[in-house]
Amino acid sequence: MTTVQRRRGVPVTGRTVLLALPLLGFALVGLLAPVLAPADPTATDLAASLRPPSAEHLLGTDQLGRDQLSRLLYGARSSLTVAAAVLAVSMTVGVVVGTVAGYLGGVPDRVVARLVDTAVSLPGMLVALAVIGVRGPGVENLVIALCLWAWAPYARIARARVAGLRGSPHLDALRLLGAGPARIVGRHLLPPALAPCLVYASTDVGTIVLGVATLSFLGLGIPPPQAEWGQMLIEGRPFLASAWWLAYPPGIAITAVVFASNLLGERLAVGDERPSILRWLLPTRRRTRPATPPADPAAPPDAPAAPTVTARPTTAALTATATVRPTTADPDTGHPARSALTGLPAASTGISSGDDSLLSVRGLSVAYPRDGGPHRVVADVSYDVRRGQILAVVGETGSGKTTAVLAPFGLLDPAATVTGSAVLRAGDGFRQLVGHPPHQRHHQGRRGHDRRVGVVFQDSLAVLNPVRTIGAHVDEAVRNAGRGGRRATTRRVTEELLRLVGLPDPAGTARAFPHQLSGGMRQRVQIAVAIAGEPELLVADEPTSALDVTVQAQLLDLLTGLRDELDMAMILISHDLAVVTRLADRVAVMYAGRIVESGPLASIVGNPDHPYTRGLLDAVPRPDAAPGTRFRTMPGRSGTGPDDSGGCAFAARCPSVVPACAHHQPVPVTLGPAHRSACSRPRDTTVPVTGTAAGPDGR
Ligand SMILES: Nc1ncnc2c1ncn2[C@@H]1O[C@H](COP(=O)(O)OP(=O)(O)OP(=O)(O)O)[C@@H](O)[C@H]1O
Repeated sequence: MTTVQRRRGVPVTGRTVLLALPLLGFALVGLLAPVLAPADPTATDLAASLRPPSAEHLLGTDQLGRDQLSRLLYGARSSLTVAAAVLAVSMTVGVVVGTVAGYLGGVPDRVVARLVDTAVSLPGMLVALAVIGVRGPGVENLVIALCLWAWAPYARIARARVAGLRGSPHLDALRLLGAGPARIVGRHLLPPALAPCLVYASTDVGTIVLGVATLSFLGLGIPPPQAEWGQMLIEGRPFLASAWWLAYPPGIAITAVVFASNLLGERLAVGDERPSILRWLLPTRRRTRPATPPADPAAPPDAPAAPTVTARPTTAALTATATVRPTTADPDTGHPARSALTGLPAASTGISSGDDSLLSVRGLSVAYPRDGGPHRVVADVSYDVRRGQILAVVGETGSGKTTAVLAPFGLLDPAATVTGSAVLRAGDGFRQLVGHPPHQRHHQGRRGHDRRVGVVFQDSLAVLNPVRTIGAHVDEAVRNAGRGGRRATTRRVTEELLRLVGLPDPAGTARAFPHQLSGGMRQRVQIAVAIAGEPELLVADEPTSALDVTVQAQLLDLLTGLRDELDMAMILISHDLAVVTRLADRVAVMYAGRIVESGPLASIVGNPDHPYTRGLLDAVPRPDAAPGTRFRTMPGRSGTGPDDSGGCAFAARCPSVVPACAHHQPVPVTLGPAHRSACSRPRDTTVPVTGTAAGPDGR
């Protein structure tokens, strides 16, 4: 497995630098005009009127005897000043408005979208003419007039970028880590929103310079006698035939800047060099890379660079650097935990104060709007997770595993309607997680469960911010967990966490960027981030699905080890029963949005009741099977939703189907200690083997 991959995107090539040179030259000339100009651009000398280019006046003089070269250089300064002011104001306003609207969604987003549409649809030059017509010419009014339409594209770009990120696992993970909206917007959404805006700005420079020249050409821009290219053009127009040096140089300068700006913008957009630009512009980004890329602890043993997993330090080592988290006080309020809770008495939660349930979910349903009405994708799901226990939620793709597990934590699309109850033990009391309005649900990560829950998602590349180092991610989690201090102290805890999850060379890994690590290493980083707050519950959503079996096994061992060392409970979402049997204590099997069977691992694997569970188990390839043995597959397609059938959703695929299955939703029955199954068939019948035997190629 590779440990270091190539950086994505096109590197800053010589061609890009070449394309940037004219614009840099324009900026430099504008800045240095007072030094470079041979004469005062406004000083008139009628005796030297309309002199052609000569050694004394390299670009000749105009009808008032003013040095044309000086006026050209000062013209660049005027255009640069206005362009810089317009870009600064419009980009700041546009990016902030677009980012906030994209993050908030709902009404603010719709209002901003309409404003942007209106601003973009108005002809910019007419707006500028109207503003200057009312307020009069002048640099200040010119800037205002241009900003009035220039902000809108930035807002549109930023809004689209942020709207795409709004529901991303990366933000979900941040919310769970306790990052507030201001931090999420400022630190995690503005930079990615700014990147495409910077690319757009490189094209916008040309548009603004052209706009300034056009307005000055019309006598509405920078007032004379200040030098400006558009004004030089209009002044030189009557002399086009007799004094070519008056109109051509400013005309060529305007064309060159517009052309260069368009070319550079095209290049940046196509080459996608946005991350590089951001790395140069944002001082918080560390560009240092580890001298030697960290080796992959999860690579197969025969890989040349594969080190063995480092010995795990004990939790004592971790907690030695950590601030002790109060278990009886609410971190937000400082009040005793119970007083900060919703006041639920223990009896009403389904958790008796004597038992060790950490999370108790009852009658949970989730619906999304579809065809004008709510469409349930999870129905009436109930499960418990006890301290130190690993609950595996299994089922085919689309069965509702992720939805049923993430719903209590407010990690679903805001369009989801969640009903039922999910009670999390918080200190000595309990906290109801369901029932918050959608806008609060998004901030539940901070207030709802106080960092007692960590989450590991399947797609580590989507979770980790590509322009931040691994160390920055873990540092932030450490600080959010209240375990940070001075920079060096925070980094020490970060490195300890990286070591705890089996990453060798923690200091080097902390300096690496996500794309420099292998998939297995990135999952370890996610686990480090998730356990930074010493959560009591870790939710792992298909944490090993994208990894090869060797790496998968190592990560599963890591999770089991962490559960033992940190005494965490865990919910493991997986479609792979082979994975589940490695580490689960209890299993809940989901089909079409419902739990069809649940119980201790030994009962589910040794004595499955539901034909669907039986089918899943039969489909697991056995390592001890003789070569050429055909394994079984389940016929038919996975169920679509809990309400799409009047009776049992599995009936159409079930080998034990009875007439009642078509009309009655099966009621769960208890079969043994904590073993329940929802199947309508008479229990005196044995479940026939589900499905058909298939060869390794599936036939
Ligand atoms: N934002 C959404 N809008 C509408 N429907 C959704 C949304 N998210 C999920 N669903 C639907 O909810 C159902 C359950 O999805 P979920 O992701 O929970 O299944 P899963 O068992 O975890 O599948 P997988 O293993 O593929 O992740 C699916 O039918 C899915 O299409």
